[in-house]
Parts: sequence; C-alpha cells; structure tokens
Amino acid sequence: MSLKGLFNARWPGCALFDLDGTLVDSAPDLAAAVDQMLAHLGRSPAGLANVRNWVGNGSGVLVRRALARQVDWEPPAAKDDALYNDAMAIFYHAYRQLNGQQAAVFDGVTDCLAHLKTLGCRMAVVTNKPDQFVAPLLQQTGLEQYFEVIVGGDTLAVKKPDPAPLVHAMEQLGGTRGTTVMVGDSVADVSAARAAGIPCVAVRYGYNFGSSVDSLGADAVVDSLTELL
Ligand SMILES: O=C(O)COP(=O)(O)O
Ligand SMILES: [Mg+2]
Repeated sequence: MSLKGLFNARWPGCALFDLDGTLVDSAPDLAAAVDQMLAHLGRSPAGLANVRNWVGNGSGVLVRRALARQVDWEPPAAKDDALYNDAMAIFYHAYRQLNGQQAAVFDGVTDCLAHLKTLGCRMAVVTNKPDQFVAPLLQQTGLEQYFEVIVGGDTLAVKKPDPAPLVHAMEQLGGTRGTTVMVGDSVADVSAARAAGIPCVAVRYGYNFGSSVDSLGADAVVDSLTELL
C-alpha cells in the first residue's frame, strides 16, 4: 500500500507512536545508565553503539542484554537472578536521574505531530519503556501536549510485540482498526501492529537491530515522519 493510500483514507483518525527510536533519540541516556550499572557491578562499559541495538523490548530485556553483552540472551540460570535484580535496581536508579538529559526529538517529529493535531488526529504513545519514565521524558522533550493516551511497558501485563498495548490505546482513543495507524522503529512495533490488524509505518532512523527495517513487512517505510504529511 502506498503511503498516500494508507493515510488519505484514514485521517483524521488515530495514530499510535512508539517512543524510543521513533519520537525520541533516548539511547544516549539509556547507554549512560547501562554503563553506570555495569561500572557498579565492576564490568566494562557497553557504549552507545551496543546499547542502541538493545533498546526496544523494555528495560528488563535491555539489562539482560547488557549483562550478556549481546542481543540474543539466554534466560539466566537461577544463580543469576540476584545479579539481574541488582542490575535492574542500579539501572532504574541511574536512569531516573539521566532520563531526558541528552534525549533529542528526531527531525520531523514535532512538525508531524503538530500537523496531525491540527487535522484532529487523536494520538497515543505505545512504548515498552517502563511507565515511570514515559511522562517525564515526554514532558522534558515538549511532546506530552500531543498525546491523549500513554501505554507504557508495564501498563498491561504484556508488551509489544503482543498486540494488546496497541488495541488498548486504540480503544482508549475511540479508534477503530480502519482508522488507526501504528508508527514505530522496530520488529516489535511491526509485529504488534500486524497481530492487532492495524497498518504500520516504520522509520529507518531508529533502533531496529539484526535486520533491515525495509524487510519487516511494514505498510510503509519512511526516513522522516514529515513524509506522512
Ligand atoms: O525498550 C524500551 O525501553 C523502549 O522501547 P520503545 O519505546 O521503542 O517501545
Ligand atoms: Mg522503538
């Protein structure tokens, strides 16, 4: 489906936006918090390039990936649970201070959101980021004014790629499958949209790892959210 076909028929409808890697470049703050956590545990830093590849499935998975130093981690053996719990506590403490400090809104995002708002589009953030970090980051970056609904990583019992967070946000906005679009950067976003029966736009500049965003099966792939207008 062309971008034009996707949106002309549906707007003003509802749009669901992923946060990290789609609206906000949050990886520098996440990397700083991961590296503080690793330093506390006597380990060497992971660095921004690695951490960018580990974002998108929530903080628990980010911390497990940082401990395992790779994207595909095996669930830890029972003896590692204490380490994981310590690492999570240290990471949360660090990120509470660092969240938003270096974060930057990606080019094109504010123009897109402002334009959609003038069209009457109703918008939600649907992120795997833990709830406590979402509103502060949206406030810090000036984006909170655009969103009526926020679904965070622990709002429901399941996260993306499960479709439930998208369906929940859509229902809260009063949207329907025929009038709602998901916009994200990763395989979790595209898979969740597919499973929810909602069309999906993917951005190329985000944090998807392992495969090209163009191969995920999104209905459209863009380099900037201004391409949606
Ligand atoms: O993994 C995270 O914490 C955030 O991920 P998302 O905003 O891209 O869903
Ligand atoms: Mg993302």
